[in-house]
Amino acid sequence: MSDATDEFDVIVIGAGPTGENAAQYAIAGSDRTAALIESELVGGECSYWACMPSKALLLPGALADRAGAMGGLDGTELDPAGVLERRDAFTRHWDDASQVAWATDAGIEVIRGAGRLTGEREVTVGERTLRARHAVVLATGSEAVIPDIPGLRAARPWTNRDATALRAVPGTVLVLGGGVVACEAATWLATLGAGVIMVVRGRSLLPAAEPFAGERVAEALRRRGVQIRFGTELTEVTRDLPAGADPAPGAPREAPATCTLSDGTELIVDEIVVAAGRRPRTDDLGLDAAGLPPGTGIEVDDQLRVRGAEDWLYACGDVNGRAALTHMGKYQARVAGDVIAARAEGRPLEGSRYAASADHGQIPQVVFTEPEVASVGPTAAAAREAGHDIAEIELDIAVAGSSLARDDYAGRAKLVIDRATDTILGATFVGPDIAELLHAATIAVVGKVPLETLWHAVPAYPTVSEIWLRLLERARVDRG
Ligand SMILES: Cc1cc2nc3c(=O)[nH]c(=O)nc-3n(C[C@H](O)[C@H](O)[C@H](O)COP(=O)(O)OP(=O)(O)OC[C@H]3O[C@@H](n4cnc5c(N)ncnc54)[C@H](O)[C@@H]3O)c2cc1C
Ligand SMILES: NC(=O)c1ccc[n+]([C@@H]2O[C@H](COP(=O)([O-])OP(=O)(O)OC[C@H]3O[C@@H](n4cnc5c(N)ncnc54)[C@H](O)[C@@H]3O)[C@@H](O)[C@H]2O)c1
Repeated sequence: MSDATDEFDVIVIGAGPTGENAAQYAIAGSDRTAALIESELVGGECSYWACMPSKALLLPGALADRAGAMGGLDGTELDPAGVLERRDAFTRHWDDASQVAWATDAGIEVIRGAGRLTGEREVTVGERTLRARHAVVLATGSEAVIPDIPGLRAARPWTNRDATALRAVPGTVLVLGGGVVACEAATWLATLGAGVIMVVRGRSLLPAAEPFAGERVAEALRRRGVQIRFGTELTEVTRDLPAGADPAPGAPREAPATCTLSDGTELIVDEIVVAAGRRPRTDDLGLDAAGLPPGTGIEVDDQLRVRGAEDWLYACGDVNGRAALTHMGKYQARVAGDVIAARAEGRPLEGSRYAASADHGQIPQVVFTEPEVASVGPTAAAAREAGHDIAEIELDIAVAGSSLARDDYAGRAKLVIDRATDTILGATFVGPDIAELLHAATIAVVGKVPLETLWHAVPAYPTVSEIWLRLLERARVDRG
């Protein structure tokens, strides 16, 4: 029988942004106890090898670019060493002390080690067996997929961990993939001075976005000197590396790699960045103890309860495969935390806060390329495929606010409108510094605000948001 310290009301495995929020919400305002188990750094992939370092690497380049396109400014040079130092500050030099302190202050006990389910409501960490009175939450995130290409794994390619933790700017880099990680990494690597070649098996970048988004990002990358090889696969890699332990994240590899492409081209590069998607981290999680198959995705309901173990097991964030974004993982964690709290207190699960609905077609995302791509809800193609009768409004962004923002401003906006309800299903904005425009669209989409009502949401002059007025005017004209 375990002693008192081994029993908690809630046990969370994985202390990324999702796990932190699940623990916090499950015990907030109560005397419940929570254990937060972490095998690496409290703060997770997002804080140390994903969102934070990547944005710290990208935004100085975007600002330098903007300054270069603004008459009357002098001094727009980027200092790569300074950018890497600033990135180090944002990752707190890969030290999680402040996040551990946050958890402790919130009444959460941090336990170091790999957590594993060993039975119903039971988790083992090293020698310790922990029992949960109310719930166990899986929040173990995801990891980069290394495609099964001959020689690739042995060539020790960079993943997002290396690309975000880079110690020095490589001379030449092959980026494998055309999705979000690939486009962002190609942007910061090229901006910092690397020669970048993207190998993209499809015909466009950012294939999940509206087509004009990928086209504009590709044009901008090419202007920065990035070569993009569409319709091409990496077929083989050879690299003569000395045997030894895995290098630290971001360390340069000790020999160049020879990469053979499907069109027969051979490229010799200093680094290969693999950005070919992610898989849930479930391998050693003991899913079989909960009656689930190991190494696969975990199916949850809208309360984030794991199907087949609804009484006690929850899964939130990247690990459940619903929406691999930090803000969506945290949203799910808030829902799961509220559900756990209500069930622990015997309260009914009444009200929308107890169901994750935004995952169903209302997901906002910003891709921090140059130009940025900000979107919420489905693309026109996805909306049509889902059976909606839609109208599409698409315009260049050319308003007073945009002309003031930079001398060479170029942007485009699109609304996908549901004809039956006269509301916006999806919106996409592509342009420099466009990220902050997105939340207005998210509110319109989630609130199902009719266009008639939006007419009275007057954008301030002179801001880029005036594009909303242009879009609504066009919608009026189109409807006659
Ligand atoms: C390069 C890159 C840039 C990104 N940029 C953005 C962005 O700008 N905005 C955005 O919204 N999203 C971004 N993402 C996605 C974002 O990083 C993830 O959606 C987010 O980190 C998911 O959070 P999580 O808490 O679910 O998982 P994670 O952040 O992966 O955290 C999971 C934690 O669980 C731990 N763990 C795993 N297994 C165990 C175990 N058995 N026992 C104990 N601990 C365990 C891990 O060590 C880790 O700390 C980016 C991703 C990448 C790769
Ligand atoms: N700013 C942000 O919000 C942000 C930034 C980075 C990552 N993320 C999240 O992280 C997740 C993972 O991003 P990602 O870019 O790794 O995945 P992704 O699914 O967006 O893109 C993967 C790309 O790799 C390609 N690919 C897969 N296998 C391949 C192979 N064998 N050879 C060549 N290409 C191959 C795919 O065709 C696709 O274009 C995304 O879902 C995204 O939401 C978000």
